[in-house]
Amino acid sequence: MTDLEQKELMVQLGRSFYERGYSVGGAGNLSVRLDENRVLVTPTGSSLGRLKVERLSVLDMDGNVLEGDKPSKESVFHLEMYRKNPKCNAIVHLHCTYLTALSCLQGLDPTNAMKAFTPYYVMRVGKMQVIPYYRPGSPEIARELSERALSGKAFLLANHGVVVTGADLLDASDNTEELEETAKLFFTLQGQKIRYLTDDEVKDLENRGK
Ligand SMILES: O=C(CO)COP(=O)(O)O
Repeated sequence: MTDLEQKELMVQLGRSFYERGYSVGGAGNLSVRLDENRVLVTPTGSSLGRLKVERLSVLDMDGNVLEGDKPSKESVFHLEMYRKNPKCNAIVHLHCTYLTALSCLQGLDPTNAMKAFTPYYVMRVGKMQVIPYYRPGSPEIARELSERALSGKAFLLANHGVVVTGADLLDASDNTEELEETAKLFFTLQGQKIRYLTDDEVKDLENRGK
């Protein structure tokens, strides 16, 4: 894809997230690797519903701004994950309702915040590690994500939101939507007895991929 096509896709996905209530106000940020030296990121404070192609930020891998507005304050962790994992080509960070509600619960398993009860959760994401709470934009989030960047695709930031990676922007978006839907089901099922997938059922799905 050309830079312009990536920018147009980012604007379109941001608007779609916003219109469907996945993001509100100025929360959330998106990024995609343009090539080995450059990353496209949403500007800080921008509503995902009103992104503009010409204002999107282009950064080099050291965080220098090459084009556009001041980048997201979370661009530090985005860059860190791209540096660490060559297979990560896009990142979605949202404060979407159900995953953020989950991130506020006490006693989450830090190795996997949601035990699998649907196959697509396993096929698309597998597991969701929990990053302890740090102030949004803090370097500690980047450090914690960097340590785990090779060991998962989705990370729940305690009391904050979710970070989801993908092979490209569409893949990262689909992974995020699947996760948010799974969290919605999790809360819908509260008070009911959930049949979780067995270890064998999870292994079978992991071996097949999506
Ligand atoms: O979601 C956000 C912080 O976690 C929004 O920050 P930015 O507006 O700087 O991207």
